[in-house]
Amino acid sequence: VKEAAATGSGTGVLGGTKSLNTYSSNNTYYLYDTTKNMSGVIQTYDNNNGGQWSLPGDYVTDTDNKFISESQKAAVDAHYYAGEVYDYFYDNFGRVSYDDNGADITSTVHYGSNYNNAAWTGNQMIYGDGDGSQFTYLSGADDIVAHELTHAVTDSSAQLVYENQPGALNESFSDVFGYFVDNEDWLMGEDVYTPGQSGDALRSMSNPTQYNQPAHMDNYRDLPNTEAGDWGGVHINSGIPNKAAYNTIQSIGQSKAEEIYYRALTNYLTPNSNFSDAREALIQSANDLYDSSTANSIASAWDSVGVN
Ligand SMILES: CCCCC[C@H](S)C(=O)N[C@@H](Cc1ccccc1)C(=O)N[C@@H](C)C(=O)O
Ligand SMILES: [Ca+2]
Ligand SMILES: [Ca+2]
Ligand SMILES: [Zn+2]
Repeated sequence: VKEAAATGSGTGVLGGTKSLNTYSSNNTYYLYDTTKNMSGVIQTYDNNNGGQWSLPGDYVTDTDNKFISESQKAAVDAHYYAGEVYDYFYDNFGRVSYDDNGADITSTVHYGSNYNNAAWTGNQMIYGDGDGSQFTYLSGADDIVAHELTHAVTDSSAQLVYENQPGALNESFSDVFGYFVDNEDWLMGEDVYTPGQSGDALRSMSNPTQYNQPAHMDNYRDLPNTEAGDWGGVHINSGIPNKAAYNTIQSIGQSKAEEIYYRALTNYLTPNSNFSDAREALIQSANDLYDSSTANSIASAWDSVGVN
């Protein structure tokens, strides 16, 4: 059997061409990346909008190593951006995959039907196609891929419970690393959100209220801890820690902020940490890594959103 790592190319959701780490076996190419220095691989599957919503679905294959068909676009970006996020955590923090132990990174695209969401299932990433109006293929946004893979990092470290303040922190840390990886804007999901409307996004970290999120504790939304209540508003109240992160990055810069956020997430936060605990953990991390003036900048970033 002839098998080997290969380099292919593909067309992404927004039409750009990307180089892909693929694998060839018996004259078939797979979205299967063995190039990362870890025991695991990065592998991307297609659920073909299967009614059974079974996971992981089918391998994404091609006969000429050029993944350029419409049905392959979502997989091209899921695969490419997963590699980008792996590299981000390895290059910046030396983290070997999301568990720091070389776990496989598995993604499935075309999940469900008209599914306006993406998620980390606890074992893998899943991406809906969107309904074409609220979203197009969600893997087409690097900040969404980073958001989902950061949930895996969180689940392997702080294990923040996905409800109320710990859940809003869980969501916020995923948005913050989505910002660090995307690095172009303070918006979340803009690349695939409302394809028929330019300039908008699902969330804004610099101006949460623009998309109906609170930006201060005075406006914390006490929602029920139910699915209908977004588990206590984890996607709504995340506006408060997101705004604190924006304030922090504006005052101390991205490179110090990302080291501090990574240390807080992987060293100090615990399942039931609340906003005030996060403020404390970030201040402690700043003192560990830098100096008191950096720590003071973080303290005031949180004070200004009403968390002390
Ligand atoms: C199983 C359902 C709940 C999973 C929620 C996932 S982790 C999530 O938060 N998904 C992101 C996707 C995203 C990320 C960044 C930018 C745009 C969209 C999310 O925010 N989902 C929103 C739509 C939500 O679930 O309310
Ligand atoms: Ca963005
Ligand atoms: Ca839009
Ligand atoms: Zn999330």
